[in-house]
Amino acid sequence: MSSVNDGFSPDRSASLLSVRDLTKRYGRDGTAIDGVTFSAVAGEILGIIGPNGAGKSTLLEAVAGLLPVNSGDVFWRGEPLHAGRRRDVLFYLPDGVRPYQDQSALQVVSFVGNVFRRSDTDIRSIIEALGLQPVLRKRVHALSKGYARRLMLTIGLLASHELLLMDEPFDGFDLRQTRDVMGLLRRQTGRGRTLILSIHQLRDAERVCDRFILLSAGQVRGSGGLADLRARTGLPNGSLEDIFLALT
Ligand SMILES: Nc1ncnc2c1ncn2[C@@H]1O[C@H](COP(=O)(O)OP(=O)(O)OP(=O)(O)O)[C@@H](O)[C@H]1O
Repeated sequence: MSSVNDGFSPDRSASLLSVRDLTKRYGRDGTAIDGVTFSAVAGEILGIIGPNGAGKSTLLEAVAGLLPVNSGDVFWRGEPLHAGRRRDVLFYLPDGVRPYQDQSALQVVSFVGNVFRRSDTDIRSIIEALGLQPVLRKRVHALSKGYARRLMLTIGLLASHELLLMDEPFDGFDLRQTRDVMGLLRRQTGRGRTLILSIHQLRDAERVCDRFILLSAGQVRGSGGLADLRARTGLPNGSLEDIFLALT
């Protein structure tokens, strides 16, 4: 399997964002995330992995400060970071959202680029990297699912935040596009960014993430790099799928 995470070597002591004991209940409907604790290391791609309903989106929204939680804390470089201040340091890209429906893709990209004070050269290179050129004049509501996803990723990459949270960034992409986008995300970490991605496709996660948080029914069932998880489960050649099944 081709991998884009071979060169990973961040400073493991440099915890950028830490989440401690985060719990979110939806009324009487149950607990969506239950005492979730993890850290993201500066410069890594961290995958929040789990099947449908595991709590991935809830966790990202809670970390982004968009969803009130029942309990738990978030720290930035070791200091508590109140929900209202999270947007200063992180940018959250939700799944299934299409903002600015009546604008053209070009108008959206230019607007967002201006908000984040990006140069024309930067904007052009991100457009090219995501292959948005053929649809720049189309209105957002008329974009195919894959191109709408690319537009959203463009918005995320134009943001200047140190930490990007992305909900299912590869949804709607074919094989080749997925590989290209993985390469693009990897290059972001080379520029000092940290990425937390929620991914339900274990094969995708295994190819792009440096470390994993394995989530099932709102609880963390395992965390670490593939080698750590293999050692912990006694599966020296196990895939992420084998490991997930062994731990859940
Ligand atoms: N607004 C809500 N009200 C009540 N329950 C909710 C709400 N949003 C999510 N849930 C429940 O919380 C749990 C976690 O949902 P969440 O969307 O976070 O999972 P997920 O891992 O992102 O799933 P998927 O991969 O299907 O997007 C599920 O049981 C879901 O039904």
